[in-house]
Amino acid sequence: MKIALLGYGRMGKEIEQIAISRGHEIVIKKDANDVIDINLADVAIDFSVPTSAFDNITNCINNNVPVISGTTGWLEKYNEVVALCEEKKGAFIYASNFSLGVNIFFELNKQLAKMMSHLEDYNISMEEIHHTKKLDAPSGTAITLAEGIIKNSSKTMWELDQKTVENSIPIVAKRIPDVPGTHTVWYNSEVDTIEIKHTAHSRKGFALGAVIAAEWILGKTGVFNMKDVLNIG
Ligand SMILES: NC(=O)c1ccc[n+]([C@@H]2O[C@H](COP(=O)([O-])OP(=O)(O)OC[C@H]3O[C@@H](n4cnc5c(N)ncnc54)[C@H](O)[C@@H]3O)[C@@H](O)[C@H]2O)c1
Ligand SMILES: O=C(O)C1=N[C@H](C(=O)O)CCC1
Repeated sequence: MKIALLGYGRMGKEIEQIAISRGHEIVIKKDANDVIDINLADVAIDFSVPTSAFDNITNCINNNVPVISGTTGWLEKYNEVVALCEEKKGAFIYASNFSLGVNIFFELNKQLAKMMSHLEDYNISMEEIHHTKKLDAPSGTAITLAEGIIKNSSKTMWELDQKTVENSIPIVAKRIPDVPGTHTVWYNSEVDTIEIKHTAHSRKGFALGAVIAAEWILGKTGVFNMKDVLNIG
């Protein structure tokens, strides 16, 4: 497969290594203001910055190149991308986290939220820890976890670093040098605590999931997610 990397930072470089080890060719490495011809690629993988993801993704869809995006912090425009993809009969996958382990963790989190939803003695809270270069907070993964809980409980919203609303889920975002990504969900009562936690040991899991998604989407039309790719949930 000929792959365009839209964003050649920490993740772009990690994806390059895994893609080459799986027999693919990197034909475009786009950073910042580089001008590219996206038609050189069979598939594009966008891990860029929140302000550029929308333009990168729509350029692919407008040129009929399937696109995988892992960039976080741009989702206010997600529905616009979905509408464009449907109109152009394109192919698109966004995931806040491409690692297999986190996608299993997402399902576990929803199941636990369902089971806890009638137990009023437990207070829910979340924490995400990432490296100090991360631009957005809370992480996309933390938002997906919170949305999974909201769909399966009486919680109605999440709040960053505070709890001002009774029915909200507070998310604490910590920034510590070199941490690839750690997410914890707690249910705390007077008598005990239930904790589920995912710790990424490196960026390899995110990169492998993105390459697997790129291999999977080739020849398909539509808007998909990692549950479709991994056939879970
Ligand atoms: N979904 C996941 O599994 C997952 C995993 C890790 C990181 N991320 C997200 O991926 C994104 C990138 O993470 P990173 O750690 O590689 O960041 P990074 O800062 O190391 O890399 C981003 C790169 O994008 C480049 N860039 C800026 N403008 C661009 C443009 N218009 N087109 C293309 N590239 C442009 C920057 O120059 C930089 O090299 C972030 O949003 C992060 O939250 C998602
Ligand atoms: O390093 C990052 O930035 C990460 N971003 C994603 C998020 O916001 O959830 C996934 C984990 C790493």
